[in-house]
Amino acid sequence: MKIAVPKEIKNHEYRVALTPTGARELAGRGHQVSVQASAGEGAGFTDADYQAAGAQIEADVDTLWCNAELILKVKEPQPDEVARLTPQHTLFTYLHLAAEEPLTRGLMKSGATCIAYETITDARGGLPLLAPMSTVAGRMAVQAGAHSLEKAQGGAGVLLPGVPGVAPGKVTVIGGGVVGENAARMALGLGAEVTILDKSLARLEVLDDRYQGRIKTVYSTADALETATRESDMIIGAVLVPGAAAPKLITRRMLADMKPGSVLVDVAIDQGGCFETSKPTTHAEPTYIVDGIVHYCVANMPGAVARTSTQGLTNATLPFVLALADKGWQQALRDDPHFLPGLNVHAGQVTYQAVADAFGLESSDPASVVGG
Ligand SMILES: NC(=O)C1=CN([C@@H]2O[C@H](COP(=O)(O)OP(=O)(O)OC[C@H]3O[C@@H](n4cnc5c(N)ncnc54)[C@H](O)[C@@H]3O)[C@@H](O)[C@H]2O)C=CC1
Ligand SMILES: CC(=O)C(=O)O
Ligand SMILES: [Mg+2]
Repeated sequence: MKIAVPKEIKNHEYRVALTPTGARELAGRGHQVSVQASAGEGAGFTDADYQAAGAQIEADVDTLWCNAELILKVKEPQPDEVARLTPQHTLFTYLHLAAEEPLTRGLMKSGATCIAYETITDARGGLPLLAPMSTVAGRMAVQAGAHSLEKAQGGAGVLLPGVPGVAPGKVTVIGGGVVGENAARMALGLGAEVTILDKSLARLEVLDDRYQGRIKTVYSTADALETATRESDMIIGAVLVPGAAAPKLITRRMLADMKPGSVLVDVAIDQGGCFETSKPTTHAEPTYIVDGIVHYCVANMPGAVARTSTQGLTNATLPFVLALADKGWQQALRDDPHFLPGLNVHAGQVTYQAVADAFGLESSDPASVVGG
């Protein structure tokens, strides 16, 4: 199969979808791998590394896309990339479509087959291609929030661990999944007072057992959210309803109850965000202030630690990439019921129910699309 790896073009996105190690696996199975010149540079991989692994380097982006059957990316396609997609292409990347109607319609119009990392499942009910980047983003969320609490960033001037004689800061994490647990662990490690809210009692049980009271667990209700807004120095939004737009859990009205200079870190921004006042930001300008509250809403947080993130992401994606390359997308999805929900768009049709619901579109059943 002809496989292309473009250089990512989203603001400050330095990850790459395939490492030289992955290129070697693909080339060794007889696939033709083309990597855009300097695509791996931000993650520490040179063109020569890819060539040594059996890939060819393509300097011309038009040629790269025109010759490809399978396109491997990290971030959702940007408008210039959507314009390059045709029915010949299978695109494998993060998509987060429920947060972005123009992108959804653009992919439908392209006729391409679009498979999302974030809706692939596993036998334990997890999201194995989201989890490594959720781990990174959860761990970064506390770093980003702690920096935002500094006065120079518009924050309240609170040091999360406090000092002897001064109480630590309070961090509330909404959503105790992969992002939430990793954020809570970092906040705990820094010495903050940490609370996790979740709608899933089963998940709260796991967290309670794991942290033995060092992290408080609270069932998420309107009351609990109001208490969190009144008391917290930092709130981290980490909820997910897979494939769907995030619920808005903190409204603009509730910001008035927060302490001035408190910080909201909306990690769920890639699914539209879980705070009413959230809008996507970039690493170039990560924060903004609404009603005295600092908002950090970067939609590609792991891009900032591209070396670690690229390795973590590609460890998880490579087996799926190999299946797509070896079998073609239809057979690969037919053979694996956990890969099948990755299919979001094919030949103009949305094939993921929550995305179709977000925009009032008809959805096609992915199982009938792949046949069998
Ligand atoms: N901004 C960024 O750079 C990145 C963002 N993310 C995003 O972070 C979000 C969280 O991802 P994961 O932790 O992997 O998901 P997850 O599925 O592991 O955890 C989500 C948790 O939210 C809980 N939840 C759902 N609705 C809730 C509600 N109304 N109230 C309280 N809890 C609720 C669920 O019970 C679950 O425990 C996703 O939107 C993901 O795409 C992930 C990586 C990078
Ligand atoms: C999950 C995601 O959107 C990211 O890693 O950028
Ligand atoms: Mg994202």
